Amino acid sequence: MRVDPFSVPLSSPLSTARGTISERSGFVVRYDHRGETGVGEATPLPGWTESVDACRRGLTDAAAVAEDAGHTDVLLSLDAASVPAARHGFATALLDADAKADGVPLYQWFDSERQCDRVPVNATVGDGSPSETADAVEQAVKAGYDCCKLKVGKRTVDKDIERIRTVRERVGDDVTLRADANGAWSRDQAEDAFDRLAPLDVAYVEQPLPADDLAGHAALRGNGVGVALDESLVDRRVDSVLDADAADVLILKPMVLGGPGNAHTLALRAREQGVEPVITTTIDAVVARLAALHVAAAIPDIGACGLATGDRLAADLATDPTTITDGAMSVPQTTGLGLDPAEVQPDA
Ligand SMILES: O=C(O)CCC(=O)c1ccccc1C(=O)O
Ligand SMILES: [Mg+2]
Repeated sequence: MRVDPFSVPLSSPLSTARGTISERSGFVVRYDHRGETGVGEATPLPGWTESVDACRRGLTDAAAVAEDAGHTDVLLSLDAASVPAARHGFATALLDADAKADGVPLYQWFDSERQCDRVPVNATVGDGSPSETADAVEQAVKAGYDCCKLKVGKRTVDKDIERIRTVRERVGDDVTLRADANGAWSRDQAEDAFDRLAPLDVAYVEQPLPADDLAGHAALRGNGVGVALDESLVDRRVDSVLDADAADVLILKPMVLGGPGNAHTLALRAREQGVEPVITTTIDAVVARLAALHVAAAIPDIGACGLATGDRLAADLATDPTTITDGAMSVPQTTGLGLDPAEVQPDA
């Protein structure tokens, strides 16, 4: 197992109710398995995952385990609850090698019956003034997106409603709009916002309330605007969220959930219980974006996912093999993730 650090600034920082993401640091993980070198990425996002230091320690410990034990022991040494990003890094490298050894793209390793060439994606638009927000959405629509997710909750509810009304008037009724409050609203604010978002035909709001307020989220459901939970899945078992009937949609971030395999399993479990899964990145480099893309590609009839985040990075670990056209991302059909490990360069 080899672990190499990397750091990339964002050319387009993402402004949210919980601060601005302006740089991403993490580790590239390589692991030799079944005659193949698999590559993975651990890119922790403090608040969502362990810290960069804890991630480094997790991977260092895992590398020591790998010295004289097999991959099962390494996986067992990486706890999804305490070091999810580190576990994601190793688990992705292992899956990449497995899928390569089996001669299939990773999504077919999850489901050998599936053929999936494209996954629908949403454009992600950060906080900004009403006109800045409408400009960004208009630009995305011109680029072919038909689904946009807008960050809200950094301004007053009045201002956010004005932003979304401005967007709706600018781009018309055919564009699906989502919002993401990142837990910023009180129950009263959320109730007010949901009443005013319904006539603007907003499909769902991600995490309107703080992560712990499952009962509050359950009570918001049913006015036509869906409730999606994201932060509520950090530090909480997905089963407990499903049992609380608190969500129409679950936002599943492989980096937060301890790897692509965990995200895939939880997506299918959500589906079984009538809750729609949406797979998203944590604004990652290309290795982790591809891992998330393959998870989404493995799920039949998946809706638009939050995977279109690559163009925010000022540099990347390798050339991104995907293209986004007409609001959908192409899925590599070569083996594994679809990257040549020799072309993944942490220093690039
Ligand atoms: O879902 C998307 O469109 C992109 C991903 C995204 O918004 C995000 C990225 C990093 C951290 C948190 C979030 C979030 O969904 O709240
Ligand atoms: Mg979110």
